[in-house]
Amino acid sequence: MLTGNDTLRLIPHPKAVNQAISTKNLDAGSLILSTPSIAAVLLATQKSRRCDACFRLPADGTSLRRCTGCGSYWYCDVDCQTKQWHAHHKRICKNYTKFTASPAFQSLQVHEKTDSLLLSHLLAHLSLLPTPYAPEDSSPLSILLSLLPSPVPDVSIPPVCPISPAPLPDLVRILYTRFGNNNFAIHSHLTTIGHGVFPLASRLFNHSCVPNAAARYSLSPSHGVGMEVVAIRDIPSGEQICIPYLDPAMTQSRHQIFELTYGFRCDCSSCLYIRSLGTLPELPTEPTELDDLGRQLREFVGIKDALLLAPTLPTKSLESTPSSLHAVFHEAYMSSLSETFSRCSHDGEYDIALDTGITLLALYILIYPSNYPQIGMHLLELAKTQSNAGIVSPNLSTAEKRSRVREQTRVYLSLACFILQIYGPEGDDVGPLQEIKILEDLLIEEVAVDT
Ligand SMILES: C[S@@+](CC[C@H](N)C(=O)[O-])C[C@H]1O[C@@H](n2cnc3c(N)ncnc32)[C@H](O)[C@@H]1O
Repeated sequence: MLTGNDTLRLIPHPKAVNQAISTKNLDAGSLILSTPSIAAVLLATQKSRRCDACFRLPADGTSLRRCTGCGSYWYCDVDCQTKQWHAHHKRICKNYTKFTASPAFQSLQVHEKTDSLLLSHLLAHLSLLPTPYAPEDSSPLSILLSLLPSPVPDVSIPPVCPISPAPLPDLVRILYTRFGNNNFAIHSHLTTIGHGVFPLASRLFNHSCVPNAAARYSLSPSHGVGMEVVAIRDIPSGEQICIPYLDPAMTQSRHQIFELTYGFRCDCSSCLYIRSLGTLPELPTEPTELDDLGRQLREFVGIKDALLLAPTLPTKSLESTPSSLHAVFHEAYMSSLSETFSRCSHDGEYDIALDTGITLLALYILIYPSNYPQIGMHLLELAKTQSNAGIVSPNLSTAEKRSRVREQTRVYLSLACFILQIYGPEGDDVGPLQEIKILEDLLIEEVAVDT
């Protein structure tokens, strides 16, 4: 069976060839699919910081071992190195340094270099099959060849590392034309660290800007880089399972990217609604008017005070947004809130940070589907900011005031924990769920000191 599990069924889709349908009721947090990458590459910024095979950071007190052949690949240990050697590196090692120093490679843009190396890994892997470049029927590699190609008719193919036996140029083209609209950004704690090819996930999951599932990544010394697709809300039997190809917060730019890079028009409820608004009203430029917009947004979403948020976050349908708030759908509005929140949290301007952070939370609740992992990460940041604000505030002279700050922090933490537990652990070992535990323990210690 194509999916390898009994949770999904593949049926025709009117526009996207196939769609994956759930075969049973799935609870939020259910694992829908676990699938290994057939090729993956670290971003240049992560090179030599992480293992090239499993993408993990070195354990505390250890360092990565470097390939003595090319000097450009790093591994946790002999196991990771041996696996990578047999997966593709033995076909690349000898030529890698010369290739990456060549003018053809050096003249590429950063993202093209990533594609060039990922394509080289994939071709090297194919060259090592029992019959080179001839994958077995229904293997992940053959699924890859049958995926929908890029909508761009004459994609320019990046140069690839010389491999012997050499692939036919046609095969290189067929593979590369599957990259743009099928490959995935691999992340750890929601931060991109590499790119990978996961043909089964590409075959199964279409896109929605209000997805019912999301991809997370597992980095394992024994299994390398894997993708896990999890339900982010309860999914009834028979519903299509969709993941986001782009951040749903890209309210304006996503339409063009879908058209140009993926070759489709997204008709999810969010896109239909945002398109129906036409040209958005201008964002105010005066700080007082912007503050007013934020206040109105918080009121509309139902967030006035952190303490009133518990035990669950409010939900608000995008379609019920009054026209006086349509300007909040400018991407620039979310970027500016995020930037102010991060800067003021970092610089210790906690009043502004918390005020902006709550407005940003209201915007996230409006734009993202319930339990979207980015909402959980933001709640954790709000908890840290609230806790830091409590530590330095000169007004917290009384136990009562300190207790209120702790209570607010606790509310953010419990909401963050609820959402991030649904998404589950991702990437590197010590992540947001561990941070939540540490902060909760600190709050318990503070209570003990105060009483
Ligand atoms: C990763 S593939 C999805 C796999 C596809 N269902 C299949 O059976 O091969 C991505 C391509 O599927 C199509 N697609 C995905 N989501 C879509 C959607 N919501 N509406 C229309 N087409 C979609 C687009 O052509 C896109 O380039």
